[in-house]
Amino acid sequence: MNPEPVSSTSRTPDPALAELERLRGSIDNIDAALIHMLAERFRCTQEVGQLKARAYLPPADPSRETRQIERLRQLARDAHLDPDFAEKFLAFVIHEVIRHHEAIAANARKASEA
Ligand SMILES: C=C(O[C@@H]1C=C(C(=O)O)C=C[C@H]1O)C(=O)O
Repeated sequence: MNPEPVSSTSRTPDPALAELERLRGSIDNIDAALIHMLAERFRCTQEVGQLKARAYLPPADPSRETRQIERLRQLARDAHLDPDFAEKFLAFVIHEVIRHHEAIAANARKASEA
């Protein structure tokens, strides 16, 4: 048998539910901003990918990544955000960008062979 739930909305005071709704509204706005910022970042990185393919530059640039990680870790510390989380997030995004750059380069090679 399932135990009694620790809390249920029928016992939760209205002001707490109203505050939860207000905070969730802010979270939804922030999530929307994050998605728009990420889309803008990927638009830029797609252009970088095209430029690199045209100029025969490699998809990844580890020295640039090292500088970005240090910069982001400092920004995170200043903002009281866990720098390890900031680094993991950046690594996750950059990994995807490099995958796109590799695909762009492969397509460019195929097109030049055709
Ligand atoms: C966008 C670039 O390509 C790659 C992706 C990066 C990124 O997403 O910030 C950074 C370095 C590169 O590994 C770049 O070289 O600037």
